[in-house]
Amino acid sequence: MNPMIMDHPLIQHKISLLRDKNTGSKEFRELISEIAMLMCYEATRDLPLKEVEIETPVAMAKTKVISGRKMAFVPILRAGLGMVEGMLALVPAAKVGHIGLYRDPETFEPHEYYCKLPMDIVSREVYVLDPMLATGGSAVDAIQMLKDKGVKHIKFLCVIAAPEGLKALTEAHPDVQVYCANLDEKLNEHKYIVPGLGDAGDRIFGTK
Ligand SMILES: O=P(O)(O)OC[C@H]1O[C@H](OP(=O)(O)OP(=O)(O)O)[C@H](O)[C@@H]1O
Ligand SMILES: O=c1cc[nH]c(=O)[nH]1
Ligand SMILES: [Mg+2]
Repeated sequence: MNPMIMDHPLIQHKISLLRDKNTGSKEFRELISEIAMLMCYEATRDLPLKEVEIETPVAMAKTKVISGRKMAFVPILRAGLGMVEGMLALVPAAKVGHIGLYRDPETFEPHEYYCKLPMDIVSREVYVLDPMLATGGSAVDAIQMLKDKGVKHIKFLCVIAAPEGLKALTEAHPDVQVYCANLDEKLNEHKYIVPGLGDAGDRIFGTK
C-alpha cells in the first residue's frame, strides 16, 4: 500500500501531544524521536532475512538474521534531524547523510543549502526523514537529489502529511514507498498543514 498510514494507537497518542501548542521543545523532541522509532519498526517490516546456524548454550539452532542491502538515513534539515535518534535506536549500524533544504516563505519553493551523503549511498536502502510533508516540494527535491546520485531504493517517512504533499510526492516518485503517521486535512494560505503542529523545525530547536 502506498502511502502507508501508520495509525498505531501509541503513534496517534504521541501525535496529539505534539500538536498541543503548549508542548515545549524538550518534550516535542522526545516525542518526535519516539514516533520515529515506532515508524522505523513498521517501515523495516519487509527487510529480507536469511537463515543462519547459531550455537545456543543448549543446542544448535537454525535462526534468522537481516540480510541484503545496508541502510542509510537521510534527514532533511532541519526538522528531519529530530527523527534520526529514534531511527538509530533500532538500526544503530545505519549510516546518516544530510540534505539541507529550506522552504522560501514567499514562494514556498525549496532551496538546497547542504548535501553530505555516505560514500556508498548508492548501494544502500535510503530512508528519507522529514516530520512534515506540506506541498511536497522539499521531499520531491530531496529524493530527486538522491536519484541523481544513483540511489535506487528509497523510502520516505513523515509524521504529518497534507493531501497536496502526498499527491505531489507519489506522482513525482511513484517508486518510493511513503510512510506517514497521520494524514491531515489541508494546507492554509501560508502552506502550513491544518491542523498540523506548526513549524516542526522551530518547535524542535526552539527558534520561535
Ligand atoms: O512540503 P513542503 O511544502 O516543502 O514543506 C515541508 C518542509 O518545510 C519544513 O522545513 P522548513 O523549510 O521549515 O525548514 P526547517 O526544517 O529548517 O525549519 C519541513 O521540515 C519540510 O522540510
Ligand atoms: O505545517 C508545516 C508546513 C511546513 N513545514 C512545517 O514545519 N510545518
Ligand atoms: Mg521550519
